[in-house]
Amino acid sequence: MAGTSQHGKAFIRPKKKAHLLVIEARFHDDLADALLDGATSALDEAGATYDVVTVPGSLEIPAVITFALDGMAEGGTGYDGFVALGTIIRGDTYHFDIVANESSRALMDLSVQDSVCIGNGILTTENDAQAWTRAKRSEGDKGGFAARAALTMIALKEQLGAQS
Ligand SMILES: Nc1c(NC[C@H](O)[C@H](O)[C@H](O)CO)[nH]c(=O)[nH]c1=O
Ligand SMILES: CC(=O)[C@@H](O)COP(=O)(O)O
Repeated sequence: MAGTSQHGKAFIRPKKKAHLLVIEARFHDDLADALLDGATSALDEAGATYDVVTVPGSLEIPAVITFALDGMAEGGTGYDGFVALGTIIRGDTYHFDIVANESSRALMDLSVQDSVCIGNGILTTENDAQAWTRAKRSEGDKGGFAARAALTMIALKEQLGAQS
């Protein structure tokens, strides 16, 4: 598959011990396991801690980040960043475009408007084969990529002195 490099130079790690929330959509169960394996391995390797919550589909992921932010404002668990995991495989109808575009749009709104550190590991593929190549930790490892991206955003926020 094209683009399976580890993109090593793109990633940095925060100085602080980061605590993240991983939100996994289990619409495609086995693929969800593969993405989660990649993401948690990357976070473990970086010495980060994390909680994992599960939602039915990718469309539910952004709202969970909002719930967590609301919880933080009320004194709940503090998260430095978020990892969004899911797989959206094209079907026969326009539903694919809704789920793919709207989940990404909402994640981008949160990251840009609310300064939230997010790694987007939601796959959008034409078929199962494309999804597996990208989800497997031994191949595309998009779960690991998303986790490392979230850590990089936490590090950059720290480096630029933004309020966390
Ligand atoms: N078709 C896929 C979905 N669809 C479900 C939605 O995400 C959502 O859960 C539902 O509309 C109820 O609000 N989700 C995926 O993650 N992947 C798909 O392929
Ligand atoms: C995300 C999708 O497109 C899919 O799971 C739904 O399939 P369909 O468009 O055939 O209903």
